[in-house]
Amino acid sequence: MNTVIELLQKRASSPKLDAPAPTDEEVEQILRCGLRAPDHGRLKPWRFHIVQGAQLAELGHLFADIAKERGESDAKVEKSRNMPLRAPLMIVATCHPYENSKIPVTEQILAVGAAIQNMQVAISSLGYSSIWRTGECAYEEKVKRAFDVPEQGEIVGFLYIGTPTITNHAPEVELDGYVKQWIKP
Ligand SMILES: Cc1cc2nc3c(=O)[nH]c(=O)nc-3n(C[C@H](O)[C@H](O)[C@H](O)COP(=O)(O)O)c2cc1C
Repeated sequence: MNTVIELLQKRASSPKLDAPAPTDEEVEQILRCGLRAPDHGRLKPWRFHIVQGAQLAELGHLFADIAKERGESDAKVEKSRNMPLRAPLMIVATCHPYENSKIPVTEQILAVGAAIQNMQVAISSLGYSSIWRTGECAYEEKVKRAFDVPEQGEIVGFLYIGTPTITNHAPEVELDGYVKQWIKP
């Protein structure tokens, strides 16, 4: 098995991430891997926002304000506030779709998803880990606006990045039930 195949089959998400985060040089390499994702029409519908340091807490305040406005319990408000603090670095990947293109918006969102996956693999290859999250906040207008997402755009993922506090092992990959030879009906 070559190292790329092994890495892809062993990659696992890590919900709990701590410092150290990738260095600025490593973040640049990670982003370059994201930008080589397949992209129909080479439209580059993606935008990546790096959130770190004090800005993680600022994002937490925004999440908490939204939870408050929704009338959530104090516990849920505090949980929302702490969400961005689950990792020392976040890359927020958004889709700015070209609506007058013949490439469907769904395909443009898929391209951003492929970019996230490329970054996750790059992150693992550098010895760090990550988790791709969305959650209610990803669909909130206020959060979308905070990341300059246009009306028809989407937050495709909050990619939390850092060093895993516990090693997560990938489950055994099972092909049975998911793969078969197609035969024309
Ligand atoms: C579009 C998308 C959104 C996701 N949102 C969340 C989320 O909000 N919270 C979460 O715990 N996992 C979320 N996940 C799943 C995790 O990223 C991860 O894949 C899952 O925990 C399984 O772990 P694994 O990648 O190690 O198999 C999301 C995955 C995708 C593709």
